[in-house]
Amino acid sequence: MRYVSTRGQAEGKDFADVLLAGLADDGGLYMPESWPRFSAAELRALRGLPYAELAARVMAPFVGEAIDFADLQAMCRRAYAGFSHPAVVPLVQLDTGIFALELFHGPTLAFKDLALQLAGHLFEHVLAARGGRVCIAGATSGDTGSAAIEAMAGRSRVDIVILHPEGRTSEVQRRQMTTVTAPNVMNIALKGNFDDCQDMVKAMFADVPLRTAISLSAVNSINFARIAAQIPYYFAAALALGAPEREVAVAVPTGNFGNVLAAWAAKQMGVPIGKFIVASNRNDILSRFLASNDMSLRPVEESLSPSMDIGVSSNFERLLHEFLGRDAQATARTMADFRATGKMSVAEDVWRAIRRDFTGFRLSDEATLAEVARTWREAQYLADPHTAIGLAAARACAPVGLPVIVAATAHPAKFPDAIEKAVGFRPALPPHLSGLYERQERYVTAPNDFEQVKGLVRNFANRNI
Ligand SMILES: Cc1ncc(COP(=O)(O)O)c(C=O)c1O
Ligand SMILES: N[C@@H](CCOP(=O)(O)O)C(=O)O
Repeated sequence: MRYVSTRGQAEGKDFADVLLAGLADDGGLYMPESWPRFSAAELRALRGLPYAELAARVMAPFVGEAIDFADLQAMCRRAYAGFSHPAVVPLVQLDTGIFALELFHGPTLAFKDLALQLAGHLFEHVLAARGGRVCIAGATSGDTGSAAIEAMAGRSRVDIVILHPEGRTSEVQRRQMTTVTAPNVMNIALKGNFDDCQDMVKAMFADVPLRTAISLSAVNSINFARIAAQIPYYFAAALALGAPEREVAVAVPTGNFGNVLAAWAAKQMGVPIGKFIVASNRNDILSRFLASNDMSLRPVEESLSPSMDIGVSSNFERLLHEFLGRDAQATARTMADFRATGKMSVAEDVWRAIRRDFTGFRLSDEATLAEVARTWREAQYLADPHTAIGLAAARACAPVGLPVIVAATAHPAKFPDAIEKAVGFRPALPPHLSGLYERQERYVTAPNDFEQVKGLVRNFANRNI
């Protein structure tokens, strides 16, 4: 499989090169040249497979000849062996037609583990074959950081720098990152919000001398390998509910748009998904766009679902590129205008086409707590605040007759303060994290200033040279 940039000016690459490159040289995002397609018979043949086997088969067309299938299979087995549920991504019915797809049984208790546990093995495999090492830079609003650090800590060919917005993650999320003491890990608490962290990472990629000198790579969902590894769980859930014979809908709590884009990719590959419900907190740029064709930037506000406190949803560029008929020039122009003006609207026919697939939904903090309390009361199920937004979206927007798969993106124990407000008790952390509050933290703080952050990253990456 070859990959092309959404902005059309970067050279095409294979999967291994895309994995290592992260972002395309022209600032665009890599996309597969075409979507692999599974026939109904091929979908049926995936039913009942252990998750690791299903994941390997769904990802195989994206990986192509870059990695042998047997190696991919072995890496999927190793990646998912450590998950605490035998089904890896169990599906739990919570109401008539509403199913939680639990994506939080990995080591850091969030859906990011599904892709990043595998990414750790993929980086190691590709770098061992080619030689050399990379420095990964990542931005987090809480969950990507710990999942990436967990996957990369102690690996010999990788350094990892994670930027989080100071004071804007939950304490559990911060400690999951900052208590890891492996020498190849650096945490930076940035004085800013998630968008500032993400901009900092993109600025590092735009700085060609820096990018080249430290062999910069990415673990955010700007890296297509992340998206590819998030697609299989939508196959698994839809098959469990009767696909390909039965159509389903999905409701996805959304920030950077990677997870819902993975669901949309599953549809392009043949999974019958009739509707994509995009669920936001008060940072509602996506639901505003879907309601009124107005994507205008507003300051990022803090909420009880901090991982979704995101202003610019990077992966929307990928969707835009698709709905613009893969016209890279038009995509590049639209993104440049958005960057310059903070506003985006698309041609009416394009917007209507997007709305045929996607519905937006927004929930306040108060209503999020009410949804956590309701689900606990009615189904004895403790949903974290992000998942609760997805559940409320499913209740409000479910298309008639379609079961809705709600992406349960994090474990409630990551957000004890919000859960206590909703139901009056604090959920316990699983045993492997029970000492988290006693462990020593290690991180540096930095102003929202590119030159200072760049200095920190360069010194860290060059420390052994
Ligand atoms: C718990 C949780 N829910 C939802 C999201 C939003 O996912 P995405 O950024 O893929 O839209 C995130 C962050 O990515 C998250 O950590
Ligand atoms: N919500 C994420 C932010 C980045 O999303 P990603 O999927 O692009 O890595 C987080 O919790 O860190």
